[in-house]
Amino acid sequence: MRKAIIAGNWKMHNTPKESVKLIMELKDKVKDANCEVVVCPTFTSLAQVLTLVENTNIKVGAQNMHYEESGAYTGEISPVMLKELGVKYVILGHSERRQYFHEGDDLINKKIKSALTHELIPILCVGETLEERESGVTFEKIKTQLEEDLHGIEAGKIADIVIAYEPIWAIGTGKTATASDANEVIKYIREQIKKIAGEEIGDKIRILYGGSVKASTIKEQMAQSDIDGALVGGASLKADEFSAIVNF
Ligand SMILES: O=C[C@H](O)COP(=O)(O)O
Repeated sequence: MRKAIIAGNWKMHNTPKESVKLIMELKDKVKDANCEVVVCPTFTSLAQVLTLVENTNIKVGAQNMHYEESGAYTGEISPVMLKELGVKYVILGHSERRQYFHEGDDLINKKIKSALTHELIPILCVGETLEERESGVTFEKIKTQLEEDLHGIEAGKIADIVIAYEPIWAIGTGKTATASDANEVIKYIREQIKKIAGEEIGDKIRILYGGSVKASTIKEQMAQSDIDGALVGGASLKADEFSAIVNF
C-alpha cells in the first residue's frame, strides 16, 4: 500500500513573515490528515517554517538545490545545507526550472543522484507541453525524461524517489487534466519504472499528479488506481483550500 502525499509548492511566493502566517494557519487544519503533508517554501522561509512544524505532521521540502556539497557557485544552495536544516524533500526538474532556467535532463540527473546521496527525497517532475500532447508524443517525452533523469541510479534507490506528473499545459492555467487522463499517464510512468528498476519498485514508487489541483478536483484524482497524491501550486497558498485538499 502506497502512502499518499500531498505537497504544496509555494514557488516564489510568501516572504518569511507571510510564510509564518500561512504555516500557523495550516498546522491545525491538517493535523488529522490521512496522507503525508509536505510544504515547499522558498529558501528564505525554510528555517522558520521548519521550526514551526516541529512536532507536527507537516514535512518540509525545498524547491531546488545544486548537486555539489559546496563550492564557488554564487547564488546556489547545497544538499548539505538543506539536510542540516531538517529538510526532507526536494523538488527537482520542475518544468519552471526546465523552461526558465534551462535545466536539462543531465543536470537534473546529477541533482537527483546528489539528493539521494544526502538522504533527501527528490520529487522529480516530468510532463509534456501542450504542443507535445497535441502532436501525440506525450509518452515518448515522458519516457525520455525518465530514462535520462534516472540514468545510472541503482534500482533500490529509485524506490525512494517521488515522481510528479505535471502536464505543463495544466500548470497555473486552471486547466486540470481529467483524472482518467492523468491516471493513464501515471500508469505509463509506473510501467516505465518497472522496466528501469523492476516490477516491485514500479509497484512501490509514489507518483503524484500536479497541475491546477484544487479542493474540487482532488477526490476524483485520488480515486484513480495509480495516482498517489498531488503536487499543488497556487491552491497551496491558501490555508483553507490546501487543507481541504489534504483532507480530501
Ligand atoms: O508544482 C506545482 C505545479 O507546478 C502545479 O501548479 P498549479 O497547481 O498552480 O497549477
